[in-house]
Amino acid sequence: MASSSRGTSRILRTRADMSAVRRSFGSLCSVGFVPTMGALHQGHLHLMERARRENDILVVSIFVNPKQFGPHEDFDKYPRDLENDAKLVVEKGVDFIFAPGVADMYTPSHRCYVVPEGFEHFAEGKSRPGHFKGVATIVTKLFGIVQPTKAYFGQKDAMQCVLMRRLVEDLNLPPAIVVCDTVREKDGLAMSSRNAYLSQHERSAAPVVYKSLRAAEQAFCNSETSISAAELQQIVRDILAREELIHTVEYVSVARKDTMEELEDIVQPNEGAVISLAIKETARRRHLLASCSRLPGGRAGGGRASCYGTA
Ligand SMILES: Nc1ncnc2c1ncn2[C@@H]1O[C@H](COP(=O)(O)OP(=O)(O)OP(=O)(O)O)[C@@H](O)[C@H]1O
Ligand SMILES: CC(C)(CO)[C@@H](O)C(=O)[O-]
Ligand code: BAL
Repeated sequence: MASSSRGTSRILRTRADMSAVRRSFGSLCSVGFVPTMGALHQGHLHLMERARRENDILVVSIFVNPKQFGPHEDFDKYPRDLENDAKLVVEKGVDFIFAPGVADMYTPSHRCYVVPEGFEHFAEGKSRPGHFKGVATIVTKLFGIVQPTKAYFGQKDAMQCVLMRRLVEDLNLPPAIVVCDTVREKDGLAMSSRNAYLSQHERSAAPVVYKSLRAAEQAFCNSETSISAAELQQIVRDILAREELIHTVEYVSVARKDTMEELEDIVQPNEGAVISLAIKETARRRHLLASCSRLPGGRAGGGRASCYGTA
């Protein structure tokens, strides 16, 4: 148990312990929930601050979910530091840290998965086969155990936010989904646990991703006439092409904000879009260069763009 002036954050290591504690809250108090994979940073803490303000009890989960990593991705080397995480969350008034083991969450008899239809055809889904099935499954399990009133997610993972909204609507799950802004470094790089992988050279090049997306966003906001998805993609590709660290752009996607379906033609000024990209060479490199940005709907009315990304 870690402690602070506000109180303590109790660490619960099993589903059974979390369920027992949840039962003890009863049904009258509100429970805020922030699911994470740990290696916490200011982005996570921002979600916790909001959740703390809006709920009686605050639960944070820390679980590196093997089912959302592809066979060649970085599950084994994903940063893990529960001791430090526990110190950080105490400052944010977290009541419980739920940090179960893999064998507890996925027993040998585990057979049921949640498969979000169609997500494998979208850019990020194609790029990470099985990823969204893994995310939908673990979040459904976590919701079952923690039974939150509200669950908090970062806009940085735009596709994940769309998935969360579908999940609770289609499966009639109780929590309200709250999407929070992306917290960034001064140079625009979105805070992310995997930033720890970056070499100095990679770190200094990383802001080019945000820069390329901002350029597309500006072009969208400033254009007098309609602008096509292809034109926006080209703006991003042209800026990325100037950075020698980037060899292979895996995708630049312009997608509908509500469904993440790819837009093939004109981006409607009153609807906006999400523009995202990934560079894939290694898991590490892919991370360095995966990002997305939201093009605001109603740009004729001068709405300000909000951008978010993982790099
Ligand atoms: N910079 C950020 N700003 C706001 N929310 C964030 C930020 N980074 C992560 N989150 C949110 O925190 C939650 C947990 O994310 P996760 O633990 O995977 O961290 P991460 O930094 O996204 O890690 P990764 O390096 O794996 O992308 C998710 O809802 C995610 O969108
Ligand atoms: C939501 C989540 C905790 C599920 O493992 C993960 O995808 C993440 O950290 O964004
Ligand atoms: N927040 C992203 C989780 C993942 O990359 O698996």
